[in-house]
This record gives sequence, structure tokens and C-alpha cells, in this order.
Amino acid sequence: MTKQHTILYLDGVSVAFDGFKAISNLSLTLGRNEMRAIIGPNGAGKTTMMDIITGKTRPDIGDVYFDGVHDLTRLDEADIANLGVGRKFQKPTVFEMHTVEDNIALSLKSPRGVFAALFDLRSAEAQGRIDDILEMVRLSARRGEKAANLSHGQKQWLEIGMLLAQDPKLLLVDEPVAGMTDAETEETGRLLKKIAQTHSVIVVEHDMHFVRELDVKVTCLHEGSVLSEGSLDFVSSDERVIEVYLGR
Ligand SMILES: Nc1ncnc2c1ncn2[C@@H]1O[C@H](COP(=O)(O)OP(=O)(O)OP(=O)(O)O)[C@@H](O)[C@H]1O
Repeated sequence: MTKQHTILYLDGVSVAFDGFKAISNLSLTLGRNEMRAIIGPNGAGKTTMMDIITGKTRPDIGDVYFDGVHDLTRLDEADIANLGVGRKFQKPTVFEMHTVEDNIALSLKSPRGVFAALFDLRSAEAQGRIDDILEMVRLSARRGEKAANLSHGQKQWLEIGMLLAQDPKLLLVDEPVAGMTDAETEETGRLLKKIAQTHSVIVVEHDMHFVRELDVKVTCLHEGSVLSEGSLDFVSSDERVIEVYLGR
């Protein structure tokens, strides 16, 4: 895939911490409105890769481009977020004492800020966006409730909704189904697939049943670079992946 056609383009990226190469000559491309699952053993470099994309960690060498034109190695975290890269960490960090609806309102990409978001100075357009997002993450019925009262799975969905409210082009999602029930896991798969119809998504996940449900191209990282890439069937029958990650 040529750079112009990608939402994310990493080429020859390396970063070392105290001489230890956490990312080593990593090359990976993601198409627009593509969802990709990233798998790999502990320490493979998945988190460090996300840190590089979001500007938290600077690579020592290599190219990192967003949307074909933005050199992410020259931008800081705030610039990168503003360009449209949203990240969701594993642990949900919702505003527990605010309602579900206000959590979305507070996250809306809007120049009017927190005051307007909280004190009902919402435009019809903003309210429409909030309603759409609540519908998408299946929390319309809980909109007036404090976020603290949601189940773990619902908090994860709320946080995905808060991410959507920032209107990102690329979502980076770290282990979204850890700790979820089977039913919540299935629902999360449906939600991410819906989101991927209009956004690019990278999902880091260890749950292979969930990865199968996503039904997308898989990249297996190992020692900071790509070990194997392709369909889940292809990657999971790759001897090297079985050796270092899936086991026999
Ligand atoms: N700031 C840092 N300083 C030193 N070493 C680091 C730092 N960040 C990451 N590492 C090391 O780099 C390697 C890659 O770590 P990383 O967290 O990216 O792996 P991961 O694939 O996300 O693992 P996990 O599945 O356990 O989250 C690990 O060996 C880790 O100890």
C-alpha cells in the first residue's frame, strides 16, 4: 500500500530503552476504514507501538505518517490527538460521578468547553451527536444514570463513546474485552465492526475468540517487529506464531 492510501504508515521504526530495542525495524500500514487486530506475547512491543503513534514515545529512527501526509514523529501528543487519533486504554476512565450522557457531552469535540457541555447550553447539533453516540454504544436507556452505576462492560462502551465524541479518524483500542462477560464481548465485537464502517481501528487483543469474531486482518508482533500478518487462520497456523505466542 502506498503511503498516500494509508491512514497509518510505519516504516523501519525502531526505539530502544537503555539499549533494549522495544521496537525493531517495524513496518506496518493500515488502510482508511480498515480495522486491524494486533496480537503478540507480553513484551512484543504492542503498547510501545501505540505510544509511538500517539506521540508519547519518539522513535529513534523510522517513518510514522498519519493520513498519508502528517509526519507524526514531528508532532506532540496534543497535535496528534487533534489530527484525529484517539486512544482508549485498557482500564476505563469515565467520570464516575457524572451521568452517562454528560460523560459523552464532556468529551464532544467542541470549542465551547466544559461549561457549555454541562449547563445545557447544547446546540441541537451537539445533542444530536450525543444521542447518536449513545445509540451506537447501546447506552441510551442508561443516559441519566451516574457512570459509577454501570457494569464494567458498559463503562468500556461508554469510554468508546467518549472516544467517538472526539471525532477521531483512527481509534487505538487496547484490550477492550478484558474482564467482560461472553455476552458483553460479543456486543463489543458488533460495536467495533460498526465503528470500523466509518473509522480506521487498531485493536490490541489477547482474546483469540474475540479476534475471530472481528474477522479482520491480524498482525502478530514479536520482539518489536512483525512476525506474521494475514487472516487469523493464516497467522494462527504460522509455526513461528505458535512457537512464541499461541503454544502447541
Ligand atoms: N519506558 C520503558 N523503559 C524501559 N523499557 C520499556 C519501556 N517501555 C517498554 N519497555 C520494554 O519494551 C518491551 C515492549 O513492551 P510493550 O509494553 O510495548 O509490550 P506489549 O506487547 O505491549 O506487552 P503486553 O502484552 O505485556 O502489554 C518490554 O520488554 C518492556 O519491558
